[in-house]
Amino acid sequence: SLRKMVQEQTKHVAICGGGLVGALNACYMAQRGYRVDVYEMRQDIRTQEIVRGRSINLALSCRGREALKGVGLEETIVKNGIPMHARMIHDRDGKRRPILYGTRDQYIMSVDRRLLNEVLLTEAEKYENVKLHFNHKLLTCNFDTGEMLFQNEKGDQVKASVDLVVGTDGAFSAVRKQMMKLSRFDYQQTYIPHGYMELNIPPSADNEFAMEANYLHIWPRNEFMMIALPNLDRSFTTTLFMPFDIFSSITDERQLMDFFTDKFPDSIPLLGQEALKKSFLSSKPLPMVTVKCEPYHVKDKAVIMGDAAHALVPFYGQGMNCGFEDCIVLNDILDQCGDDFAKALPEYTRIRNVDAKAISDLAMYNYVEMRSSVNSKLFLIRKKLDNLLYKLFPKTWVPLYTMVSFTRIRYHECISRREWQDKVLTHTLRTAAVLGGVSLLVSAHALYRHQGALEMPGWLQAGISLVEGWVRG
Ligand SMILES: Cc1cc2nc3c(=O)[nH]c(=O)nc-3n(C[C@H](O)[C@H](O)[C@H](O)COP(=O)(O)OP(=O)(O)OC[C@H]3O[C@@H](n4cnc5c(N)ncnc54)[C@H](O)[C@@H]3O)c2cc1C
Ligand SMILES: COc1ccc2c(c1)CN(c1nc(C(=O)N(C)c3cc(Cl)c(F)cc3C(=O)O)c(Cl)s1)C2
Repeated sequence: SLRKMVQEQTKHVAICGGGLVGALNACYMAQRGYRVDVYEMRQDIRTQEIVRGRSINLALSCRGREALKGVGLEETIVKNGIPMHARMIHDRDGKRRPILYGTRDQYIMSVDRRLLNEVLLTEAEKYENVKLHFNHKLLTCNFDTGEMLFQNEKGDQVKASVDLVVGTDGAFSAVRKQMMKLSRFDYQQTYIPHGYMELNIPPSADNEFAMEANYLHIWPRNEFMMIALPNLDRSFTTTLFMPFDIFSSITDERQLMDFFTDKFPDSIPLLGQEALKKSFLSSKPLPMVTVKCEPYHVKDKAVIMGDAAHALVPFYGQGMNCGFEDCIVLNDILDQCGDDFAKALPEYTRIRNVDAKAISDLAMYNYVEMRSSVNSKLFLIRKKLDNLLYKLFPKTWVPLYTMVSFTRIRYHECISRREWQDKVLTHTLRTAAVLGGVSLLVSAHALYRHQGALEMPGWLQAGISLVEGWVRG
């Protein structure tokens, strides 16, 4: 029949992992007219009460918004988020200073992870060519036949076979695990010595935000850091980042209160002393892993995206934004290749791998920088210098975080442009220093001559002869 014929022609894809990236990608592939089956190992979160142990709000920035726009969801998500126009830096004596992200229209959004996932799943389900299968955990998949083996909630094994397996099953991806068995598949993962723990700053007594609402609150303390993003219910989800061995050294209320009084004194009344004790001492810090791998595809049969392909440390707020941008990149390539997977998948690896590695390096660099040098003073100075230069030379001096969070400049280009800026800046500063130094020497020399001084101080002599040598050289 015609229906049978059409079914034969229509690409049939399986999306393993119905998290943020999988649900969004289901919308993209449905838009392309593919038959899409989404297999998610957890239950339908839309029927669930609370999902614990995840960063329950996230910073959505330009790349993620563009991806949502591509399936008509940007307004829906932005409507349910809170704009953050600046960081609010909390220093140890409780002083707070804002640092704008840029101009009025340059802001990032705090969005609720669960709401985002629910909206994406519901949107995907609206397509008649999309079917969601919850409680289906992928066990193995065969990249020659496209056959997959799932385990459902009853423990039974369920088979399916498709034209394309899409692995969006997160940092501990089962699809990637299968790919690791293939030859010439490069893989590396690193757990960092820091863990993170979510705390909560509830609304104040009169049900208002306990701090300024439209800010990304940061308590940078070198080795430790706390970050708070606002929620629609006027609370702040607060994430404490600290080395695991420090977490484990705080075992009772006294140690906890001493630590917070010393490091984050202004946060104690905000978190609530009793609530802080209860949640801190009853929670376990969670690990953070970074994964790099290559290639992202297997022939014309499988591709991995999102954390399954590139798990990042969260110190740039780009993990989800990067995974969402993966969907645009693949969709554009499928346009260019006329949905020919044999061409599109290798092209996806060729384009996306270098960018994912770049943002992975940037996030790790930020982690190292944060951990070593960034306290509130330095953070302020660095960002203010960035913003000043950006005001003076808006075309040439675009701060790195602006390129990453407010443009779709390819991640690896953000790094090369930054390196160029660094060269220009160090050269300019060196020249300015030399010119400044030379003019200082010349004017000092003239001053001494003018006053008829016979012999000049040693440093001036040395400086003059150095300059003469340099000019002659
Ligand atoms: C503390 C913290 C803060 C963060 N902050 C930000 C931020 O501010 N901004 C930002 O952009 N990103 C942030 N991130 C990163 C962001 O959370 C991830 O990048 C994002 O969740 C990745 O989405 P994903 O769909 O690729 O993977 P996941 O969200 O992990 O989804 C994977 C899905 O696959 C399912 N699954 C797993 N295995 C199987 C299997 N075998 N079979 C079937 N289904 C399976 C899982 O149940 C899950 O639903 C943060 C991360 C952390 C840890
Ligand atoms: C929910 O848990 C988390 C955890 C970490 C993050 C987020 C949410 C959101 N994050 C963002 N980071 C940037 C950024 O570009 N940089 C350089 C920053 C990096 C760090 Cl670590 C920081 F603390 C501030 C900035 C800053 O500039 O504000 C954004 Cl822009 S958003 C980090």
